[in-house]
Amino acid sequence: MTTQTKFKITVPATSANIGPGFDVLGMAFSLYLTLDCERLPAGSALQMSYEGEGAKDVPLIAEKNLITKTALYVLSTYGITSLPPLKIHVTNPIPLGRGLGSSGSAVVAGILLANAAGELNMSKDRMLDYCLMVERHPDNVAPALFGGFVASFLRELEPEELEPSSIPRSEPTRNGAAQPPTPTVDIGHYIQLGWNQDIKAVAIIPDFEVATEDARAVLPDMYERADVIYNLQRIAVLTTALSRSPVNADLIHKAMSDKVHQPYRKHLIPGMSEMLEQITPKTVPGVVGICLSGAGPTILVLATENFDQIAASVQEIFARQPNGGIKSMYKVLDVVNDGAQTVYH
Ligand SMILES: Nc1ncnc2c1ncn2[C@@H]1O[C@H](COP(=O)(O)OP(=O)(O)OP(=O)(O)O)[C@@H](O)[C@H]1O
Ligand SMILES: N[C@@H](CCO)C(=O)O
Repeated sequence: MTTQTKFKITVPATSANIGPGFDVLGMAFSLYLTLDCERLPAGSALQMSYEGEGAKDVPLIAEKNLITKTALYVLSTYGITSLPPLKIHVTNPIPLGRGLGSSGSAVVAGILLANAAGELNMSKDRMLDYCLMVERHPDNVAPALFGGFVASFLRELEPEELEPSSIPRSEPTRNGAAQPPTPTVDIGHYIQLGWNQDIKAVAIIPDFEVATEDARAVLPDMYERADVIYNLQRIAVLTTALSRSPVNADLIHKAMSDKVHQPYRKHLIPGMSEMLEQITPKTVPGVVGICLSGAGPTILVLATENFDQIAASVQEIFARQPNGGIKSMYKVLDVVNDGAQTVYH
């Protein structure tokens, strides 16, 4: 087989949860993290450059950057202790720490990078196992890998399988450390759900970050039975309602209500409660449903028309929050059926 000199990796942004589907549902958007890669002669040093969101803060050292350290982790499980000589240019339009799956897309990109650079010939199902060693919730990485509107779960893991969760955060090739654990197979399971393409996503992205880790720390360890049933009932209805034509906005809006994560996160996102109460199919034409995107702080409105006015109504609530208000921007996105790809040229 001839090794291709250049390849491009493309990974969509995602939104997770979609209301009641905490750690279960996610969708891929028409907004892409890309890696333009070129093999360099043997003995060359890695050359990495980066433009777009996070350009000022994201480290470009292979062992520190989430994309390359994920790639290093995967390669190390195949006995390869460094990245082959490469020039990598990252273009990232996905805002970091805002609930649009930036870390999930970076992890998926790292796994595709290892696969291409190391010629590992991994299947996407196997890649999902690796993703889940790095990011334990599947709801961003599954749609980023496979595309579309996706439901996913992990099989229950043994304590020794849970242990390696810190691997990509550490530096697996440093100090001649022991061979890091290879994920066991079939950790992740998923299914692509139907999606009515008349429904677009309006992502209103405020000008502050909420780290997923912090937004998970505010959640309770135990839930009331009534709250669990509330979410189970809605998620079952929602997954089918989003595939049906014509769009039943009233049903979808009600089915996007949640009692498992949003109520506990509302203090992290000023104005969110008001948005969820006031922006409905009845008050703003075109609205189909509204929720927190991932762990926030982005607000996701599903809509069929009137996207600018819908965004303006969310932005107006952000703008009148105390202490000078919160600036925000918005993007109108399609739900895309293609997931992460590597194109060789
Ligand atoms: N393209 C990237 N390159 C390197 N590191 C990245 C990249 N994108 C994200 N990260 C890392 O992931 C962190 C953000 O992850 P976090 O899980 O907090 O938020 P998110 O993934 O954007 O949101 P959510 O998981 O709620 O959708 C960043 O601070 C950065 O460390
Ligand atoms: N399901 C995860 C998604 C974060 O990206 C959460 O809400 O914490």
